[in-house]
Amino acid sequence: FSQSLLHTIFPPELRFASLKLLHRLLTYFSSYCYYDITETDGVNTNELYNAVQLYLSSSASVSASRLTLTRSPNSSSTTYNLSTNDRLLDSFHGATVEWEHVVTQRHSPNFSWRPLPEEKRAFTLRLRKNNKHLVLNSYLDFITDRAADLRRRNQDRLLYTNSRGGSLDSRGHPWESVPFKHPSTFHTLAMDPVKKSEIMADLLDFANGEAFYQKTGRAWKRGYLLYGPPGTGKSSMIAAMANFLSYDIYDLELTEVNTNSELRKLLMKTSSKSIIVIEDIDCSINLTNRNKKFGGSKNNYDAGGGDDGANTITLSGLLNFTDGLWSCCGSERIFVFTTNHIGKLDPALLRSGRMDMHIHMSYCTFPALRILMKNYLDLEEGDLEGEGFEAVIDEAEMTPADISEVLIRNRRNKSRAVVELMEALKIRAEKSGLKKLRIGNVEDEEQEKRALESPQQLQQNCVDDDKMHRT
Ligand SMILES: Nc1ncnc2c1ncn2[C@@H]1O[C@H](COP(=O)(O)OP(=O)(O)OP(=O)(O)O)[C@@H](O)[C@H]1O
Repeated sequence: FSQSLLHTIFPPELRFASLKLLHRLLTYFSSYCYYDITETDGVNTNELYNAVQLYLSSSASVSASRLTLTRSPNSSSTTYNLSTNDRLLDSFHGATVEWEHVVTQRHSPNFSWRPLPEEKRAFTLRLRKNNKHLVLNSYLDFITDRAADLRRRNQDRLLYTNSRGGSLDSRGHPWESVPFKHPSTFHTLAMDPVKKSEIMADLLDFANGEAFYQKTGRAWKRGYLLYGPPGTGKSSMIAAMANFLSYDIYDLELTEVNTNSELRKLLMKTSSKSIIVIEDIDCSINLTNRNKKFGGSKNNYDAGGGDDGANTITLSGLLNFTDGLWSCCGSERIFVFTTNHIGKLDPALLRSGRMDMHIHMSYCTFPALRILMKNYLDLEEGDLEGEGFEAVIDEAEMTPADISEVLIRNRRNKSRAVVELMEALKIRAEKSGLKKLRIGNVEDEEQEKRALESPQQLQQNCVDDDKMHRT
């Protein structure tokens, strides 16, 4: 009787309406607001859902007590996911927010042309109402950026090279790519630790410097010139840079590029967060044997190949590529040029502002040798004391590549490696000592010859020298 009375007084419609009202009142007076981010918007996948999932799965932000761990095939990293209906707290700009992973079974029949998943998934974000405007938009932007960054880091990076003769691939792309898996890092790179830290700091400043470049009105790019003898680690340095910043590499083969406009097109097809490399720039095109064109505009140089007309890349084209208007299409790009002979490069390429940092990759020094010994033989700093390496290493002028060869050969026998390396260093030191002595002797002989010449002859020589100098 009371039930039917209740039904009469409070019909289901009225009950539903009052419940709704109650819920609204509670929400109105509650100090929190809630946002649901569903996996799909009915048809399409919701990118924000994926971004939140990736963001919450990054180990740094995880503080939940229960997580689902997954690892995909061929992957070396574990992914942490929030378990079903579990929550975790995160903070942003001093405000604390709570995430809940809500999974419910789908009961409605699946009439869609595309089969829908069995479960409905969503993330619910709970935050204080007074933080709503402070946090919401910038927090979601932050999550999207962070997820993009994580996605890039988890993905294989790519090594691109320009196709032969400027041909395009099936997608109309002028670059061909392969996964980039070079193991060189700043940790394994043998060079002066102070110089190494300077380069790493410079790279980090660049990568985190968007606001700075924006503020100063500069294009967000940076140029490095690596120079030094073969085998001193220029390519290893480029790989270490790419691994450090998680950037892709575009290895530009200049000899395959025919015109400046082709060069520009290649540049336009590079992505941001990448390193564009031109190795052995002095061998790629003849930049020194140039003729001035167009009546002396200092940028208009025919850079090599001008005589036979086969290669029409000019120095100005190359400079435009690195610091002209075209270089600014896209952002966050690093240009690296390498050369074994810095003296052969045109001063225009070396002028300040063109290449922001000149990095000398030198013959192996004692601090660099310590790193190689640690990497190859697990020998610590103290193990090398008293062996006499410090006294010969600079004189020997041996490259890290040569030293690595000796160490690899003897890596199973540490003491033999040390003895053999010492012998090799001594032989090289002796040779380079003799070479220097010979050069010194030739110079002395010339001086002696000059001293024996008559005053008239000397005067004539000076005139000749002067003429030659003027020419
Ligand atoms: N500074 C270094 N630190 C660690 N390993 C090095 C270094 N330099 C050379 N090596 C070793 O020698 C090999 C050759 O070095 P790399 O190709 O980087 O030299 P490079 O200066 O680029 O030579 P090239 O001018 O001939 O291209 C590398 O695979 C690496 O194992």
